[in-house]
Amino acid sequence: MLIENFKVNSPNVEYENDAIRSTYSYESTDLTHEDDGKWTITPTSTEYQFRTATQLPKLGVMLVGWGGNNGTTVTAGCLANKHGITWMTKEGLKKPNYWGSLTQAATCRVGNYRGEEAYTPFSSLLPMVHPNNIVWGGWDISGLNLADAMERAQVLDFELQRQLVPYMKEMTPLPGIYDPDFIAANQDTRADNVIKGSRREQMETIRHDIRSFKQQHQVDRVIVLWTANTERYSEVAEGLNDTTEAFLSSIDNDDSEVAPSSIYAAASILEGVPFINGSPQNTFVPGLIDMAIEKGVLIGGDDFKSGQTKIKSVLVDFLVGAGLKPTSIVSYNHLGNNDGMNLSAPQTFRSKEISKSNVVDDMVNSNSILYSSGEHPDHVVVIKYVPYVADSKRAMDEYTSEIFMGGRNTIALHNTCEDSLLAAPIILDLAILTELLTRIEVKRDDQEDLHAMHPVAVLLSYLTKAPLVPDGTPVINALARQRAMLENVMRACIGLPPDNNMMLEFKV
Ligand SMILES: NC(=O)c1ccc[n+]([C@@H]2O[C@H](COP(=O)([O-])OP(=O)(O)OC[C@H]3O[C@@H](n4cnc5c(N)ncnc54)[C@H](O)[C@@H]3O)[C@@H](O)[C@H]2O)c1
Ligand SMILES: O=P([O-])([O-])O[C@@H]1[C@@H](O)[C@H](O)[C@@H](O)[C@H](O)[C@@H]1O
Repeated sequence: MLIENFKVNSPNVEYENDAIRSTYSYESTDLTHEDDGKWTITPTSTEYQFRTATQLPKLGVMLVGWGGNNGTTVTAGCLANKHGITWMTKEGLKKPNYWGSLTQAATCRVGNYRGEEAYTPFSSLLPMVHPNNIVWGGWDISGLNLADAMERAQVLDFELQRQLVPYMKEMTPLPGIYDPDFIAANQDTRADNVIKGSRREQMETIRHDIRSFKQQHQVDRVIVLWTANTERYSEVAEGLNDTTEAFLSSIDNDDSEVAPSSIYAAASILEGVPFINGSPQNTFVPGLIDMAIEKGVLIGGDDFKSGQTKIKSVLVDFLVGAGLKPTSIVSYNHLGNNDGMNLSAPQTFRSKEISKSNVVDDMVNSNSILYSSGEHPDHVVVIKYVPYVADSKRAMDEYTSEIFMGGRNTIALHNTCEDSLLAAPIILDLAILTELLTRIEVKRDDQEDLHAMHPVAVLLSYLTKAPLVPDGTPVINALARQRAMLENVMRACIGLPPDNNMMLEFKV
């Protein structure tokens, strides 16, 4: 059964006019290692206070790469849902939906009612912005209006596109920051809508654009999200970008090693606007992370986790968790969209190869019975550009594992990922959850005042291939753990414990 409206009945939860307050006992463990090699595990309980402001803002989302396949698809999808646009296909009438979005189409268990399992929509856990109400905007180095860009993307059925043209033809991306040194040379023909000037002038232009967008659309909050092309990695060096001062000095010196994505991010942070990186490049150089922390501005990333990697973060977790030993993982895919064309350059492919390869590290490191120190599966990532398949990416994977008594198991997968139809809901969730996180304050029982969570938004990990985490925080890639982390923090905000799956009431 689905429960959509509920209140939590607990002395630890208080519903105020403009906020929900909760007191939460965080159960964990403390490990001690004695000289004689013995370990002691001590259960701990720490009290936290949460406060979630419940007043929803009018939210504006500015996409970098708005005219791309993902940008046009997420905009079109929200317009179709908002205006109830249906369309006829050979399989019959299609209706708009938000499937693939955790916040809009997923549920979580809240208990059992008279023997029936009860679930609630993710979006019912805490007040969050509805995607129909998001105001979209952004930048693109291609000046095509959103209707023409949607046609160029070749993602959505024509009957749907035709009805969306009136809503999208007046939407025109703002000029973007173009630096051919950071993306594939084949993108040059697209770059007809660019901001001229130095890096400092470009950053100030982006800052002005954010302020103008906010004013023009009368939005209360803005989030900037990168869904532009994958850049090559930036060099990280002392005096270049290792501190906030060095990074800002490099911008003032117009240093060629400062990437466009880092300039957009810096402009957003300086405007107090969260910046989310949907691509794999190292936008967040150390100096930029420090700046976000100093200013308390939320940042998150990297690289949407949409298809092949999402499956990998489930399958390897299952295998290792079942005591089976993956020894060879080969992930091949081909795609024919502009992202694929951009990734055909070695330097941009390398950024993607890194984010797609590191995703199994935490699962392998979780089981030293199977893997000795430093041992890991062979892991190969291949991406090929095949124009004919367009956005309908084909992923082919082979997982070979060692099993009982010298046996071998091989799993072969073919996965037609439809890149943008899987990425668009992830963009929605990143924007909606980012906005929600900015309304949550927390304090531990030994702290004086409520404060925002750490600006590096680890809670967005479920949505990214290479989760950006604060120094010292373990990187978790196992999808189930990432989802549980997000769900359980949201449950704590309304005083609900994690769903422990014990179901003792049916065993005793
Ligand atoms: N399933 C997915 O689609 C998926 C999953 C993970 C990551 N990504 C990443 O998302 C990004 C977008 O994917 P896509 O399929 O929409 O690609 P796309 O090429 O269709 O769109 C990217 C857009 O960004 C624009 N652009 C490039 N550099 C820019 C800049 N500096 N400023 C402003 N605009 C710029 C391009 O003109 C283009 O319109 C890529 O980096 C891709 O690797 C996509
Ligand atoms: O998320 P995922 O499906 O593992 O990874 C995808 C890659 O396989 C694909 O080549 C690329 O075009 C997408 O941007 C995305 O990164």
